[in-house]
Amino acid sequence: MSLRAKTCPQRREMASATSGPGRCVSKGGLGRRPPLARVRVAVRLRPFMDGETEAKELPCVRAIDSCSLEVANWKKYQETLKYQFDAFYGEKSTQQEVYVGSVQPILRHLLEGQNASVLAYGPTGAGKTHTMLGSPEQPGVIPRALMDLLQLAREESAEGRPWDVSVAMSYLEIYQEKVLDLLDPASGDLVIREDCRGNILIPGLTQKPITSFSDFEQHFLPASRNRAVGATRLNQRSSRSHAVLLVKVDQRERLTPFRQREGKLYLIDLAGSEDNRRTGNQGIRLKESGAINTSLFVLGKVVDALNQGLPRIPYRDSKLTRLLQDSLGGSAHSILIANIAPERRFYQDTISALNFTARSKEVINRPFTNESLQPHALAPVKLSQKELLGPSEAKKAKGPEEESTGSPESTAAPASASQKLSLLQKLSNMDPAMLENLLSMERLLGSQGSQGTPLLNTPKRERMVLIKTVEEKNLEIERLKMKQKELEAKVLAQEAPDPREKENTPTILQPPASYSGTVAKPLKKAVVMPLQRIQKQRESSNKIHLLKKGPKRKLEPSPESEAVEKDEDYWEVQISPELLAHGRKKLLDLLNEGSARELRSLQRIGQKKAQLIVGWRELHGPFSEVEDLEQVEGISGKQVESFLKVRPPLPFLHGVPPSQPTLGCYANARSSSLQANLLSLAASQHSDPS
Ligand SMILES: Nc1ncnc2c1ncn2[C@@H]1O[C@H](COP(=O)(O)OP(=O)(O)OP(=O)(O)O)[C@@H](O)[C@H]1O
Repeated sequence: MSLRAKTCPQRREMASATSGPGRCVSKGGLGRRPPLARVRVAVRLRPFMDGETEAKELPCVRAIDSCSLEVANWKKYQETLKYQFDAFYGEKSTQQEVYVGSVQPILRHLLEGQNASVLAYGPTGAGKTHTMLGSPEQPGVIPRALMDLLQLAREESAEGRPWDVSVAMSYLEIYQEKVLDLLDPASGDLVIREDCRGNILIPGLTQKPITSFSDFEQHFLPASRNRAVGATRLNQRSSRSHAVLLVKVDQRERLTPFRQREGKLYLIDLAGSEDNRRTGNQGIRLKESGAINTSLFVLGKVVDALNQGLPRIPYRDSKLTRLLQDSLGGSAHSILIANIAPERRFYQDTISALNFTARSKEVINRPFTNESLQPHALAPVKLSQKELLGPSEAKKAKGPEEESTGSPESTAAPASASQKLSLLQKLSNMDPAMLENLLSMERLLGSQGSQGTPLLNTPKRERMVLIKTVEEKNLEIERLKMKQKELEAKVLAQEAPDPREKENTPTILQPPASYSGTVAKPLKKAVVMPLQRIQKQRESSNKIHLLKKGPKRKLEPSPESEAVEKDEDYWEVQISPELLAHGRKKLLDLLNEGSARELRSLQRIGQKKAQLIVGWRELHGPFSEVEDLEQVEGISGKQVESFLKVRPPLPFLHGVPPSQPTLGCYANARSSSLQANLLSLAASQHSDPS
């Protein structure tokens, strides 16, 4: 028997429509909630199966339009029961119409790494197997979908395309609450499990890779013969089990960031609900029927629980519903095709199938993209035997020929085997955070379209060179850090006061030896520059005198070069009038001649005020004294006062950067910003070699 579909004109359009760059990619597990997707429902009415009945009775179902139908209400003859679905396929509908209208559109989601399910539901003998499988003349959903998927996979995998797509199939049946592998009937009852992301798995289920439709037929046809089928009064070849064909579409990205996606397609031909008064079932058939009806009853309960938003959905109450957990209220794009029959004797079954289908259309799924990084991008590097051996052993292990010629790898990569080993071990032992960073970089590079050498999944030699470079950079950083520490220590040592000087000139850096107190934070490097400037100033001029004033918290460098803070007498700056006058003159010069930028070096003068000063100067000519600042438009008397009276903080005690006028720290409560400015100017003049 061949299942080959004759033609499928829409296939080309669908293939190209799904292979474009605008493919939707929703991310699963990244915090964003996947969009909702309602379970789609379609109803298919099969024709009368024999002319005799057709001649005798009218069909109990009638189409209203392509989405609605009505059923005679036999309780009230004047009334009909109306139903609306996503699609209604009448008795004249073809396999092609059903497939193209309801199944083909969801196939594209598989190439987005999402799951999809097609379920044929309905009473026994209503046409489920015909819809799903069909016949060689009228192939159904399964052969058509497989043909299209394989075609899509081929197109997506074509050279130059970013993804490599592979397809594999599994085939199972649920017979009397047992999960049986139709590709390996000897394997017995299999267990259904759920992974951490809620995906349903069947460990041990045979999976056959398929690259062509004949591959599929080769596995599928003999497996179908393993399926439990039996004759009942209503169907000569009645399915006694639920048959599930699982098609996995696996995609692997060829370039960075080497993602992989997995989409699963469930094609399910459910066993039909059976009224055993009509089927005439006895013995084993009755038992089968009991199991079928029970699982379909649980299926109804699952749908009801989902519709009512109940906290517990009874998926686990049957193997069927456990398997369908993905498809109903789960992560799949699902389509339910209810098959119904026109004969009166099916009336009750038709009504209950339609009611179940109507309830199912309220079920909401949340399909998401099953995407992860390929294992080889994450897995620890496996070492070859040669790499595991030391250099001498590796040499011994080499054949004489190989030794003399050398492999291309050995000539191109001069690193020794032991070096390789340590580098490779580094990668396998890499800190997960570091690995994650590398992978993020990969993703970033990938998202920016970089085609450059990937960090991971490069050929081994390149990878080792990359790792080595990273290691060398890290070592370099460590070396620089050490050097910086040494330099800082040297600078601090240079600044340690000369003992001779200590006797003559007390300074804040060198308070009386009797000072002791609590340990404060060590001086930060930011204070180095201003202190140097002060020392120079002190050496070159004796115009600043420190006077003992009163108790004050002070810092003292301890022998362990830690600053010691203590309440003690403090020292106040007394500036010689000569230096003050000099500074005042310099400040005035700056106010009169300095650019806005230079003016901003003064305390309390920002960009805006500096510009106002320049503007005032251009309008009124030079300032005659510093206090004239008050006349500058926009600078209030209060601001000038605060400019003159502001008490500078003690910044250097807390590591304020040298750009701050840290000379202000020498001024006491009485000293003003003006003094600070004056000191700063005076100091800069003294420290300036020119
Ligand atoms: N749309 C259709 N056009 C033509 N024949 C059909 C159609 N639907 C079903 N049939 C025929 O009706 C018979 C019963 O159909 P089928 O075996 O598919 O029913 P079923 O729902 O799978 O039954 P069961 O649940 O017992 O397995 C078959 O001979 C099938 O070929």
